[in-house]
Amino acid sequence: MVLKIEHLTGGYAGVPVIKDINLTIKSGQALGIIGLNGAGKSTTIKHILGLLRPQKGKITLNEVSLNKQPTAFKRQVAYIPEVPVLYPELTLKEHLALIILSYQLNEEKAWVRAQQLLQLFRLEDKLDWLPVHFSKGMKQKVMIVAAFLADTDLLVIDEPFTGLDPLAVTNLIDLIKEAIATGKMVLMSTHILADAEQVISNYAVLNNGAIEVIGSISDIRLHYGLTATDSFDKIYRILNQEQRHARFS
Ligand SMILES: Nc1ncnc2c1ncn2[C@@H]1O[C@H](COP(=O)(O)OP(=O)(O)OP(=O)(O)O)[C@@H](O)[C@H]1O
Repeated sequence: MVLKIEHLTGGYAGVPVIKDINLTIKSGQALGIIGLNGAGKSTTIKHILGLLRPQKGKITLNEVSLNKQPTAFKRQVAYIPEVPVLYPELTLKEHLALIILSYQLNEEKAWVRAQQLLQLFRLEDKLDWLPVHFSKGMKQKVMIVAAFLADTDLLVIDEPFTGLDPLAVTNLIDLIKEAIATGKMVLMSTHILADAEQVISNYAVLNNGAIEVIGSISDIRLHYGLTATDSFDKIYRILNQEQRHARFS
């Protein structure tokens, strides 16, 4: 299994936002995308999900091209968005049934898995609830349950930790660890590095739409000259200084 992004340049309505992005994620690997607000993390994710059309470059998953075989590509990708997207008229059970149908899962096995996931996130007695009855965190948990139920080769997660209670964060981290251990690929955008560090060891730092550095936590610490006592978060201050310097020079 492999996700390859090659020379991806893209953005919105002809305005380039991300420039010449190259990255590869192999089976059992997780990559974090980090960077300041507006760096291009969500835009990169939207391209990988096929929601935006690239101006240049290509994206393939297990050699299936997003451009040439979008349906086959998308069937191998599950997405946990930053803001939950639910159908107001569908119950939790109907949302899960939709996942089972659209990802062509074995129904019997999928409902067993759904029960496990629902119990983990304390949603097992809410199958008949409509989204209007869910709190913000509960909606997020529904998106997590749906994504892990889909059991795809690639899991794309956009800023997952905000709004979840600490128990749910731990459960999500455990599920991501389990996915990686079973050979899945994970791409996660996040600002909460302390949580991300528990599960992700490789990062791409986006700055102004381009990858500034990609590698292990120690590669990145070295790149930004962090000392042993500096927290990983310090790179945000350095990126901010770089941008200020670029603006005023
Ligand atoms: N729908 C849109 N139309 C036009 N420009 C957009 C749109 N969405 C985002 N942008 C621009 O694209 C750039 C990158 O935005 P993006 O949302 O990818 O950043 P991000 O790294 O995900 O930021 P954040 O950490 O705030 O979520 C920004 O300059 C933003 O203004």
